[in-house]
Amino acid sequence: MARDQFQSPDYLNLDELLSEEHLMVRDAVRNYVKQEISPIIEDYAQRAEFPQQIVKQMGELGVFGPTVPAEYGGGGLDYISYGLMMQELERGDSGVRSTASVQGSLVMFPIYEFGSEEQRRKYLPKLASGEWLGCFGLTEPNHGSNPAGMLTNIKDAGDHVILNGAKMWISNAPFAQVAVVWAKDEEGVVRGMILERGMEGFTTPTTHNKWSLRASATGELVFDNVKVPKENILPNVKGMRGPLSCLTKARFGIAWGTVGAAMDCYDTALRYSKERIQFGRPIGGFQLQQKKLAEMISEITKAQLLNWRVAVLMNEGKVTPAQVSMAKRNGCEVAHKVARDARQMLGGMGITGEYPVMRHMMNIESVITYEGTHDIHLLITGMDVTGFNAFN
Ligand SMILES: Cc1cc2nc3c(=O)[nH]c(=O)nc-3n(C[C@H](O)[C@H](O)[C@H](O)COP(=O)(O)OP(=O)(O)OC[C@H]3O[C@@H](n4cnc5c(N)ncnc54)[C@H](O)[C@@H]3O)c2cc1C
Repeated sequence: MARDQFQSPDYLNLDELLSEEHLMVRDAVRNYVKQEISPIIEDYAQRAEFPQQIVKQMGELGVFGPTVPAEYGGGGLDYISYGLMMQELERGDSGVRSTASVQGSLVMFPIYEFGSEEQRRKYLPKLASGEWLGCFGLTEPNHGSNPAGMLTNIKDAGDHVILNGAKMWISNAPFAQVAVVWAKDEEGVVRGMILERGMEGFTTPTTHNKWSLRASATGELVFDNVKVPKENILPNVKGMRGPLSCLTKARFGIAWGTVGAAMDCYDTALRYSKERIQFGRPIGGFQLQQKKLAEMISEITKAQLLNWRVAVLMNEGKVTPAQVSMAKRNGCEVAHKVARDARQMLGGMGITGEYPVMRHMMNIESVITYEGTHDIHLLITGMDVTGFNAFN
């Protein structure tokens, strides 16, 4: 891939809304992406390989669980910092941001929020440092958009429970040491539990042949009479509130991340439009190309503002899951459109790995699907404004 020349678009001087600390955090992750991710990521994506070395690097950088208190190894930062980190990571690659989102929002958050003090102390510092990688098992082969229908179940067996079932499409699964898994008990109540690699009957086969998120490892979680000690069950949550509150945190990160991917596509297309000559002049001088660029920067700017506002509400503890759904859906929509237009602006070069655009474009197909599909988030907004449930 050509040298990373990224220059961040900030059309409305939104940096003025950020504190010194926010800017420091943002720039540290931006520099990390330039130095460690951009030079390698295209190659890993082409080979459909997960760059395992980034787990330790990201732990050292502090992007795992940045909002978790420092005494558990987290960063103790606010949600604007968290959002900026996700924006910069996904500017590099959606798979890299996914690794961080899963670790922070879907594994560390539930252990911190719903775990016992022993569970917090045992798992959080190792997850924060990147010594351990985690994954989050909610989706099943026959229950994606409707996870409450899950079949994975536990049966009481004295000092432990017996876990049976299977999860599908699980990010980080093939390399994870730890899995936060959601299953129904004998009363049909959803419970969260922490599994460790090596437990008998627990396997994590890899999912192959993806055309999207190729630098992120995806797999299944298969449970065949796994004995899970009761001390591994998250004691402080019952029901779908557990997994759904994790998803709100992760979706917030996706809202910011997707805008990062859009920013990279826009920046690449803008530079290309000034350098590429056709009919004796830069293609950026043609109205059709300007229309694309003008629409891209308008949408990116609106999305940056929306994300910032949602982060402020999150810091104040006032955000609703439906507001986060709107931001997730909007970020995906913007990135989807910007990536496609940018790809066209690059002509034939747009389909190669010389530029990051096609990789982003393909990645967004996963991002627009996971953590609630585009349709599902639209239905959440629809239900929020009308009061009518159109899901079933
Ligand atoms: C690369 C990748 C990584 C992932 N990582 C994880 C992970 O780490 N952990 C995890 O638990 N899951 C993960 N997922 C799973 C992801 O969250 C699901 O794929 C997603 O929720 C959709 O479920 P599904 O694929 O079963 O699609 P389905 O639910 O079968 O949906 C199929 C289509 O039907 C539509 N649809 C469904 N219900 C309705 C309705 N009521 N009204 C209108 N339309 C509807 C959907 O919008 C979609 O277009 C990942 C997925 C991918 C692709």
